[in-house]
Amino acid sequence: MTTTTATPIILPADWRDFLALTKPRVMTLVVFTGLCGMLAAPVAIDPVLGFTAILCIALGAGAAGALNQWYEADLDAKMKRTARRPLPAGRMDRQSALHFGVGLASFSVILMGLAANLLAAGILAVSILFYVLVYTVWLKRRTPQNIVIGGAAGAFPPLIGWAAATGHVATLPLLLFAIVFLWTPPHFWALALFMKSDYAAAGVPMLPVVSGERVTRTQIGLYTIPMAVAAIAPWALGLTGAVYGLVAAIATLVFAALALQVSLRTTGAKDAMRPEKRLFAWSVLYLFILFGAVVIDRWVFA
Ligand code: HEM
Ligand SMILES: CC(C)=CCC/C(C)=C/CC/C(C)=C/COP(=O)(O)OP(=O)(O)O
Repeated sequence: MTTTTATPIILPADWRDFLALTKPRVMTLVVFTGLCGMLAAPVAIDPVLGFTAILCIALGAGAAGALNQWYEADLDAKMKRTARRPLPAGRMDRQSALHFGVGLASFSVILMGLAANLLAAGILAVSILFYVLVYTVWLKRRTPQNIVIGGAAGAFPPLIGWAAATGHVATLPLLLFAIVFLWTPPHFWALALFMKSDYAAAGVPMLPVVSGERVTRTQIGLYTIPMAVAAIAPWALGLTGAVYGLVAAIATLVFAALALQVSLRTTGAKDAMRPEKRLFAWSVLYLFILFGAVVIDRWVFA
């Protein structure tokens, strides 16, 4: 008797699949925070250089997304939200994703070094490596603290933007880093509460899966406190004007109210987790508003 081994058929990938590898929707906010970090710097940056630096952040972040999907195609195949991505859906082979990711990452870092400076290129390289090696390879499958530590990768872009414009780092971009860093746990855990079953099915140790809903809700509330302090700090320290202060205060109050509502609830199973979905949606809008306000404050009201 002969046995046949089924060979998976890989359909030819087209440009849309390569675009999907870069996680374009998430990366819009990554690029926006990088752009705002650059525009917040107290220097006049050459438009061509500025555009190139932002392009490098976009390409670097896209490369990180591709390498993340190259490494965790097995996990993505187990979750409803990610099963249709090019690798788990069989539209691309892993080798192509790896080559695309490594090529794009190298290109973005080298171009950043040539167009802007070594500091910006160095931080870009660190954020790509942090997301791929520290978050994806090391922490994601091991500990529910994965996104707290690994999430730092997504907080680097404002620093990169500022460094590209000025050649150094300063207190304001460090505070912008802190805002995104402290924002990441409430952002992600709000979503993890209503995606819990997906993560449980894939065996990813996200906080609601490992420690339960109660602990996750409390942690969302707790992280919102230092995040709010960091959001107000640029104004309180005189690094931005009153326009930023006012916008940040209002937007942060809304964030805190939604986070408090999520923290105080016992379970959301019956009502399709509406407050959790609201907090997640606001978390995305919140960073756009906050970072937009830094720039408007500097360029329109300074
Ligand atoms: C380790 C940290 C993070 C984790 C685990 C995480 C996870 C997620 C997940 C699972 C989604 C929903 C589905 C998706 O579009 O893939 C999402 C959405 C989103 N995330 Fe995050 N995120 C993190 C950090 C960040 C950072 C740093 C940013 C940008 C500064 C960001 C921006 C967004 C945006 C804009 C969306 C909405 C995308 C859409 O409209 O579909 N995330 N995040
Ligand atoms: C400049 C630069 C390199 C920036 C990196 C940007 C970055 C690290 C963003 C983090 C956001 C993100 C896509 C998290 C999803 O992680 P996941 O892998 O758990 O999500 P998934 O389940 O959708 O794959």
